[in-house]
Amino acid sequence: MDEALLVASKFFELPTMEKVKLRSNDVHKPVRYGTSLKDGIDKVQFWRVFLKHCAHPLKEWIHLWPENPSDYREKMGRYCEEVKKLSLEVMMALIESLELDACTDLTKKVEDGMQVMAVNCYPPCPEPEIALGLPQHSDYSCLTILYQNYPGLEIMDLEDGTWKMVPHIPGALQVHVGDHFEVLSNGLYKSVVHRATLNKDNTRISITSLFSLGLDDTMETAEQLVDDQHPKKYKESSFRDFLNFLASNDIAEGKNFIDMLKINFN
Ligand SMILES: O=C(O)CCC(=O)C(=O)O
Ligand SMILES: [Fe+2]
Repeated sequence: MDEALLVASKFFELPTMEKVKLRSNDVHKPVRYGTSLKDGIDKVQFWRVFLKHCAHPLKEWIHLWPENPSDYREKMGRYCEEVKKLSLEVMMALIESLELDACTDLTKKVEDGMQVMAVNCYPPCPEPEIALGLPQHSDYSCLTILYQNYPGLEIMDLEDGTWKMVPHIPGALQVHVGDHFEVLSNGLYKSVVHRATLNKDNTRISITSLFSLGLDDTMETAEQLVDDQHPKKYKESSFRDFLNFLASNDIAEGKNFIDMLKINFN
């Protein structure tokens, strides 16, 4: 896993000329490099550079990944396959915990689903108290797996609304539930609200793997979890719906995908 962090650092250390070849603000591109969220477009900019790319099935995407550093594809590819396996184990356990039967169709869609990697780099920041690497958000995914080289990830404690720093344990992965799992579970699981904070001394790298269904597969609330006492709380949506939302909204202004999916009962 650490080799994935190392090769990610090596990518960000490349001359800007090399990296900007992949630069794009088009959120539908399968591989893109950028700064902040949508650089130059969103009103508020964040202290981050990133590389995003699709990763599953690996052979469909790997040829589009950076050729430089020369071992990027090999090392990041190995990491992607490892976390894909882990994500399936966790997803199966989560689905089982909802006691849903006859969900072979869902299992298959999860196995064949999208894996998007966000490789984030947060340079040291002279005034970390007044800036953020990424603003508060929840991920659109069913499940997200994150690996970091320094602490910085904070999650919102829903009980009291305070931020809690995720401890940095070398070698440990952070797994959290995203919007599409909240939808599936009809709100029994809540999508984790999180943000990336900064530090003065170190360049922080995080590798986020976002697992969802296929681009046009819709995630809907499990019928078994809906009855008279528990009405359906969310509209169905696909990963493509999220990308369209991202292209035309600024999450730093507090617009959340999950809020758009909530059914209003008033
Ligand atoms: O860098 C982090 O800790 C958070 C990254 C993140 O939330 C994301 O890529 O969606
Ligand atoms: Fe996130």
